[in-house]
Amino acid sequence: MFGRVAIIGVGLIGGSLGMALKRVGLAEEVVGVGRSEEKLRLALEVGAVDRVTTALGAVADAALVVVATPVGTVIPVVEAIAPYLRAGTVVTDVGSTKAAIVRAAEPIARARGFSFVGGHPMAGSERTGVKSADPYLFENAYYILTPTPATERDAVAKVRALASGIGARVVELSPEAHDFYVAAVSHLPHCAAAALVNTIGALPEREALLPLAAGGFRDTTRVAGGDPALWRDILLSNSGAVLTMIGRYRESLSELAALIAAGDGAGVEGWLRRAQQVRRTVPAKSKGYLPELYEIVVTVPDRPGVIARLAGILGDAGINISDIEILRVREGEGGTIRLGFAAAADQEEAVRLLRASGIETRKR
Ligand SMILES: NC(=O)C1=CN([C@@H]2O[C@H](COP(=O)(O)OP(=O)(O)OC[C@H]3O[C@@H](n4cnc5c(N)ncnc54)[C@H](O)[C@@H]3O)[C@@H](O)[C@H]2O)C=CC1
Ligand SMILES: O=C(O)C(=O)Cc1ccc(O)cc1
Repeated sequence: MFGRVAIIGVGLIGGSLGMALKRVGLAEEVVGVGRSEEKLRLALEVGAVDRVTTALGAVADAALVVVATPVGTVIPVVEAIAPYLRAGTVVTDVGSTKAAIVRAAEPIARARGFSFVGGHPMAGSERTGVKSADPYLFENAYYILTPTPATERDAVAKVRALASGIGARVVELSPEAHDFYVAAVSHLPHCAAAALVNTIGALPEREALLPLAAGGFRDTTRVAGGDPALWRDILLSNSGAVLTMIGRYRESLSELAALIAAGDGAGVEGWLRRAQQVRRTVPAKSKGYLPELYEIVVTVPDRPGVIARLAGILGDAGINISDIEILRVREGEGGTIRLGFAAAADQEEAVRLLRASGIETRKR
C-alpha cells in the first residue's frame, strides 16, 4: 500500500493509472497535478483522482510521483518538481521512449536525493485525454521498467509493486534496449501507418476512393489517428532507432517492388509467406505484448439479447470471457463475435456448450 501518489498530467495514461490505483485500493490518496483547471476538473469528475491541484508543491508529501506528460515535457517537469521532493521519494514516468529521459533524469535525482525509475506501460490507444481513460487499461499488459546500474533497487521494487498491483506484467530492460524494441514494434508501425494514409491522402481521387476503404485499410492505419504532437516527441527523442527501422522498412518495400517489377511470382509469394508466418506468431490481442488467448468465433442472429445469452451460457458454467469483439454485423444476416479465453480448456468447453445450445461455433 502506498501513501499518497501524485500523478502529473492526468490524460489517457495518467488518468487510467489513477483509476486503476483507486480501483485496486493501492494508494491512500491519488492527487492529480496539472496546468489546466478544466482538464483537472474533468479528471475529478470521471473519478481518475481523489483530489486535484495546479500547484507542483503537492508532490512534497507524495510517496510516489508519476510523470504522465508527453515525452518532451518529462524532463522539464522533473526539473520543476525537484525542489519540492523529499529525499527518498520515488519518481517514475510513463513516456514512450526511455534513453534520453533516463539519461537526463538520473543526475537531477542524484543531486536532489530522490530516485528516478523510467517506466513505460505497453498499453494505450490512439485517443488522448482523461475522457478516454480506462481503469482496466493495464490489466495483462506489459509494463517495461528501465533501471540502470545506478538505480536504487528499493525504488525499482516500489514501481514494480505499482505496475503489478494494477494488473500489469513487469519486464526490465536497459533504456537503450527498450528504445530499440519499441522503435520496431510501436514507432515504425506508427510511421508506416501515417505514411500509408498520407500516400492515399495525396491522391487527387482520395474523396472518391476513401469511402471504399475496407477493413484492411482501417486495421493497418488505426494508430495514424494518434495525437501528432505526442508522436512528434516520441519520434524525435528516439530518432536513431526510428531511422534505423525506417531504413529497414524501405529496404523491405524495395525488395517487394523489385520482385513485382521482375514478375517473379514465386518470389512475391515467398516474401508474403514469410510475413504470414511471422504474423501468425503475434498474440491476437492488441493491448501491448499480451499472452495468447484461446479464441472462438460464434455466428449469431442480429437480435437484442444475443450477447447476454452467450455470456449467460458461459457464465453459468463458470467460464470467464477474457476478450470479446464484434467482428461484423450485417442487418438481416446476423453477426460474428470473437470470444477469447485464458485457457485452452475453457475454449474447448465453450465450443461444446455453445454448440449444444444450437449456436454456430468454431475455434479460431
Ligand atoms: N497514448 C498511449 O497509448 C500511450 C502513451 N504513453 C506515454 O504517456 C504519456 C502521456 O500520454 P497520453 O496520456 O496518451 O497523453 P494525453 O494527452 O492524454 O495526456 C497528457 C496530459 O499531460 C498534460 N500535460 C502536458 N504537459 C504538461 C506539463 N508540462 N505539466 C503538467 N501536465 C502536462 C496534458 O494536459 C494532458 O492532460 C506520453 O509520454 C506518452 O508517450 C505511454 C504508453 C501508451
Ligand atoms: O494504440 C495502440 O495499439 C498502441 O500500441 C498504443 C500505444 C501507444 C504508445 C505507446 O508508447 C504504447 C502503446
